[in-house]
Amino acid sequence: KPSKRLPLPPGSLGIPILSLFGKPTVFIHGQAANKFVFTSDSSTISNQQVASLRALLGERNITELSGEDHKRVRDALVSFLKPECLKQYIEKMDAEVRRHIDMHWEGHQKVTVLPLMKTLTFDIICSLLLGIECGARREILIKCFETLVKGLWSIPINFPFTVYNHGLQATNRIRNIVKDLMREKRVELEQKGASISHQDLITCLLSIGEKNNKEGMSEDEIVHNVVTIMIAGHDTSSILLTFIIRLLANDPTICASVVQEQEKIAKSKASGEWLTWEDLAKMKYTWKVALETLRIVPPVFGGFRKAMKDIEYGGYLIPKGWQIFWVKSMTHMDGDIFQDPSKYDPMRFENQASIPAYCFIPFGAGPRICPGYEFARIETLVTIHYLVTRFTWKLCCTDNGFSRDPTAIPAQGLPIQIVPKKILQK
Ligand code: HEM
Repeated sequence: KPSKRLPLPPGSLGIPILSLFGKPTVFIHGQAANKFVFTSDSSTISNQQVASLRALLGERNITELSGEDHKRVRDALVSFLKPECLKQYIEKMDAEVRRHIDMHWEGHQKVTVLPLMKTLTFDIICSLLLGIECGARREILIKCFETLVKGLWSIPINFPFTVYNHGLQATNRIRNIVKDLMREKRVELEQKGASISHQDLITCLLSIGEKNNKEGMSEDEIVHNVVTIMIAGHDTSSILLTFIIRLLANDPTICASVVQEQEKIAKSKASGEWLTWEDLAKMKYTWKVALETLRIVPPVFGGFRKAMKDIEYGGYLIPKGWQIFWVKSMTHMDGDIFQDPSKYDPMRFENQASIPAYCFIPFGAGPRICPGYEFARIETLVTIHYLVTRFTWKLCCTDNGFSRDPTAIPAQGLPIQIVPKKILQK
């Protein structure tokens, strides 16, 4: 039990409205801090998002839930996001990536990577998770979605014309589209039965509800979590892809090894043949490059928790009700854990078991570890495969830094010059 006489963590609380989201917030990092955050039970530390996120994503979204509710909703989402299920969708992802490249890269000499990767990951989400083919609905959704994302980290003051107010309007429109989709998919499920239950995430969640109510989700839960997954799976993978593309332009040796691995796979395929699960398993070096990119530029730089009671940590008192903000970059760049931490070295991940627990946490850890890991891995590998086998590129901008908003953004969105390659196949 913590003693009330322990000092508060050092630092200034700042002016409330300007300080981190208006609440006293403790900033922590390092292996022990990560373990403390990821393994504490929900009666000590709960997962509670800032007010703007909660309002825009919906109060039944997974990041707001704890205990049995969290487990039930998470199990339902994982029943679609688990590898055994996603294996069936590699073809669909492959088709989206090829369509994207034909439309946005082919025939161009210069492209700006970040907005393109955002378009691509959004299209993959529409196709696989929402089951929406190209067309007007996707166009409306992407417009609302951009407004919603801007509102997520805004000050939650609901006056007309504020970013937050626009975000609220956008989220309502998106929720209505998801509800329409649910009505349509319910009818389809009634007509075609369980054989289509895994055709997309929405149908999958509806069919769990119908099979067994104890495991199922309410209508609000489905809507709030579909919107949350759209956010969780979009700004993350698109940033990872963008920074891999920048790394490949900056490091000819790493690039040559990725190209060699991917060209070998491309040469083994007949014209038009889709990538398979087995092909992805051969992309070992490319995935190490992705992991190293996630270490240096984690798309999600940290997260929020709330102290549910007075907690003693590291000789300080974290009072009940305070926010805890865990940040991963400082652990990822700690020279005692990762030798020469500023050096890009994918071979650090040759033996992942040698990395101490809670020190490499781009996807978090513990019961809330990102359930989209496999989805992100597949879309990253498929995209990099087609980009490196079809193009070479060089950077138009020499600024190698990035800003945070709060996700990582490269200078000018990463403009590059591209040159098509001769297509390889068996
Ligand atoms: C490179 C890509 C990605 C990264 C780096 C990433 C990272 C993370 C992190 C750090 C968390 C928070 C863990 C915590 O609070 O303890 C998280 C949670 C989550 N992610 Fe991801 N993510 C990625 C892609 C995805 C994708 C593609 C999806 C879905 C298709 C997804 C769905 C989720 C969900 C639903 C949660 C909440 C889990 C829970 O609260 O139990 N993520 N992710």
